[in-house]
Amino acid sequence: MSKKTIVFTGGGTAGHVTPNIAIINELDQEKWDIKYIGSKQGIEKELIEKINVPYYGIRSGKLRRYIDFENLVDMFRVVKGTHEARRVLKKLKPDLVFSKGGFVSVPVIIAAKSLRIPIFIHESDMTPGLANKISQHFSTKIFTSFEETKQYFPAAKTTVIGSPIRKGILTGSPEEGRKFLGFHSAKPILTIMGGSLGARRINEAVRESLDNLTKSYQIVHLCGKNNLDSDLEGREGYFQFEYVNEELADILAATNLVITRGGSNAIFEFLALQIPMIIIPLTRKQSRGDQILNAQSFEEKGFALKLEEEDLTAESLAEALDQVNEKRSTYVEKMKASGQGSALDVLVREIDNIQR
Ligand SMILES: CC(=O)N[C@H]1[C@@H](OP(=O)(O)OP(=O)(O)OC[C@H]2O[C@@H](n3ccc(=O)[nH]c3=O)[C@H](O)[C@@H]2O)O[C@H](CO)[C@@H](O)[C@@H]1O
Repeated sequence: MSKKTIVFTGGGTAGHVTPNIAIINELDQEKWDIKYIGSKQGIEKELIEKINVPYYGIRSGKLRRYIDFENLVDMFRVVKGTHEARRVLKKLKPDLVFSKGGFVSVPVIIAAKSLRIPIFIHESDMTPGLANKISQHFSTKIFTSFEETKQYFPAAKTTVIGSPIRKGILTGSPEEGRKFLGFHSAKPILTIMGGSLGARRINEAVRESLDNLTKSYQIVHLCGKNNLDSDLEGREGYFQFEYVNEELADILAATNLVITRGGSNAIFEFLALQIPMIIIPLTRKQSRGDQILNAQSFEEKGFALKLEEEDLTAESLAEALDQVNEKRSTYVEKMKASGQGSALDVLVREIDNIQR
């Protein structure tokens, strides 16, 4: 049997890449030739090259909602990127293009459509990002993480499946996690994840409260690139990293509580691991507000407590931690009952069934 070819795309932040990696790891390599198209220097390049999938870099512009000179330059880059993507796709002749969204995916989708290649897209957030808003018109099938997202896409080709979580993240060992961190089991572990790029305001609030927080917790702080604080190196009960890869599963297995941004992948991972969470979403000033809606949805379902960044102080953070700790078992029960977990298998099945 000859192999089929699949091209993945998506990038800009890790949130548009880690679900693709989850799927890639589950596909049967005997059946599929796997390739990736991303931007020339986005985070996706590093993450995909690490797993040894052939990577093709194209030009990609930021998609802005307003018109200005930069926007025109970006439009030019999207057109250029589309030409580049078309050239790669013509050579690879894939049976399917799978997109996780992000700016770079738009030229790839347009090029794939022009070559009549079937396209699947997955939307992780409650409301679609601009890339997927555009891509929906060209796609064959659309999958979503949130039930609430269905309404934004054509019903006939949309299926709610949840979030395709990397299997490896679910099988960490708490002992290994503690060993790696040099932490013990007598005090709970609080992990802080500021999204794949870090979160300055959360980093500040945590560091301001460190004396207080380390009284009750051992702290793992995933603070994002260039955000390490050298003054805090070697501090007892506090461990900071820019970004962790393989070790994350063990760290999360050892974690009792998280403080997180409202990025969809991260919060669905914590849900699957049933770790109670405080979500501090990106504000409307810094984003389109998607994380606020993600956080609201999780709070309504009883999976998380939402704390708005505008209300974030050392005191409100301590209060939020107390509240979640007090109702810990209720959060865990709700998460247990949510029945998340099959999205990855659904996607692998749908991909395997594609016919050209
Ligand atoms: C700033 C921005 O645009 N954020 C968006 C981006 O988030 P962002 O890329 O920050 O993403 P997510 O929280 O969705 O995903 C982050 C991923 O990186 C992993 N991770 C993180 C830190 C670390 O040290 N190691 C590690 O492996 C997490 O486990 C997770 O799988 O995409 C998400 C999904 O569309 C959106 O919901 C977010 O609004």
